[in-house]
Amino acid sequence: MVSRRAPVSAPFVELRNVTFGYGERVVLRDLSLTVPRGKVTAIMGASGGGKTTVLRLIGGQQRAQAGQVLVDGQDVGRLDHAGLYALRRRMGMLFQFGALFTDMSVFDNVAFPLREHTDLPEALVRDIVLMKLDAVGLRGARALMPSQISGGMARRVALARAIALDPELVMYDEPFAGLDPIALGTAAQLIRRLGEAMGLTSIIVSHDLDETFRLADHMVILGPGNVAAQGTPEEVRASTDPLVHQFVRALPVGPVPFHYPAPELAEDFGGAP
Ligand SMILES: Nc1ncnc2c1ncn2[C@@H]1O[C@H](COP(=O)(O)OP(=O)(O)OP(=O)(O)O)[C@@H](O)[C@H]1O
Repeated sequence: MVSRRAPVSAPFVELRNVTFGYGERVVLRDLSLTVPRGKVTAIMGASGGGKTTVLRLIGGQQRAQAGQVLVDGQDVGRLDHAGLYALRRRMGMLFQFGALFTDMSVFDNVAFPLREHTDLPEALVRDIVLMKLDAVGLRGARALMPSQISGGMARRVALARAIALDPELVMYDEPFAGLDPIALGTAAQLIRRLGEAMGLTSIIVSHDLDETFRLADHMVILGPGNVAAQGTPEEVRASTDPLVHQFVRALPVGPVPFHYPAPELAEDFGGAP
């Protein structure tokens, strides 16, 4: 049988000359980036630059208007429903705060994808759930409801749920948002440890400069519509691109635009509403 998978040396995810817009508003223009296999890649950049959109393109929730989005050699934009479903089973996604089902226990939250997507007997589901909860340090919290755990714990439960089906790729959107420094350090360590133990390819979208620079093997900095820099954290830090310079030093003044695109002031204030 011919394998459709890409060779192990190839990037796990690759965007080639991707253009994407919501209606008239072009968000990504001729964007190319790579996500190395088995590594932690961070996507950073100014707010509204299209980071979450990149994750949606990789997950197949959106389709590029031009260019290719390749995941393990498969062109996501050309997959039919069944192909996309099969590919998504190989991905774990933790989107903004990884909301848990509030009417289900911690155990049932993690069991959910296993019950939904497999015919595994309940005894095996139980073992897998406990193993995943153990991996995030919460085996003892299995009977609690989401309202009874802290925000940091909820994030870890969401992570256990995202890895329940043993994905090859895990995408994290803002995994550190709203966490105190200790919970944040724990979350970062978990992402790295689990990634290494499971041979995962991880993609993180984060605004936390320090933690993300410490954690990532590979970084992609998005400028307006395109990649301003990509490489190791050291390479990105050394970039002379003014936008990257402003970004990695968190400077308030520089080429990163403050304003969402708008008509000229005179036009807005002088004319009709
Ligand atoms: N569903 C949508 N419909 C229309 N416009 C959208 C939609 N989702 C996002 N946008 C716009 O696309 C642009 C990119 O959004 P996206 O969420 O990808 O950016 P981001 O870099 O993740 O931002 P942030 O860091 O603030 O979360 C923004 O200008 C946003 O207003």
